[in-house]
Amino acid sequence: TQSTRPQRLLSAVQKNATRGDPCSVVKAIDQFCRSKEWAMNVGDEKGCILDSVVSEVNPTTVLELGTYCGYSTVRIANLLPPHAKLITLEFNPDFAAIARQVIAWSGLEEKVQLVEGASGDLIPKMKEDFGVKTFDLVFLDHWKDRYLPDTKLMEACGLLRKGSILLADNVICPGTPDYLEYVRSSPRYESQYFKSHLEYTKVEDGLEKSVFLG
Ligand SMILES: Nc1ncnc2c1ncn2[C@@H]1O[C@H](/C=C/CNC(=O)c2cc([N+](=O)[O-])cc(O)c2O)[C@@H](O)[C@H]1O
Ligand SMILES: [Mg+2]
Repeated sequence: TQSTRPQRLLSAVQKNATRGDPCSVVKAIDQFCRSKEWAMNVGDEKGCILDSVVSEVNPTTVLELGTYCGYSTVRIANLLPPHAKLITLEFNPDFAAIARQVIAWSGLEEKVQLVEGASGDLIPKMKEDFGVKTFDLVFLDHWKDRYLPDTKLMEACGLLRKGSILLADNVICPGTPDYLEYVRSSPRYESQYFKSHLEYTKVEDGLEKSVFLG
């Protein structure tokens, strides 16, 4: 049977990256996506912006929406302080299975809790079932039409505190117009656009960083 792109991406990691070395896992995926097959990872250029925001926030609790193959999961987890936790949500079981192996290869399983399911169902369970108070950082990278409803859901569930940071991928390409309008016009957010390029291409894209003001 034909392999899938995530399976081929995982094989490239197992072949080219060193077990327990997160940076080599990130490099192996970027090399695979540049030289073999494009895949919708945040990538190296936007990944550097992600890294700088994670380092600046130095979060204890992080939520990632849309694990896919675990590329940004590994990038974020690699920068977390000891005892910090990253919860990442993925509803496609095949992608989740690949991501678990990518995360395991990087040696960062201790810092990552991958939960299979839809964000709309899981966000309301974060406090009770996952012992979360509030998130210091949320990375949005799932279906683009879910960014706004899930942000409103996180607000409603009391998962954001004064100073919580939302970092959203693809606000230009493929684009998240309703989300962008909301965080840029709402008095409850202070937003900043980081201009970049769509992963592995010259097409414009960027990340929007929004601070929840409470
Ligand atoms: N509600 C939900 N709960 C849990 N998991 C969910 C979810 N909605 C989607 N997902 C998962 O998140 C990933 C989707 C990403 C969409 N990105 C994209 O569509 C995307 C597209 C391009 N592009 O086309 O150039 C570039 C990019 O960087 C992109 O992130 C998939 O793994 C999917 O299974
Ligand atoms: Mg993306």
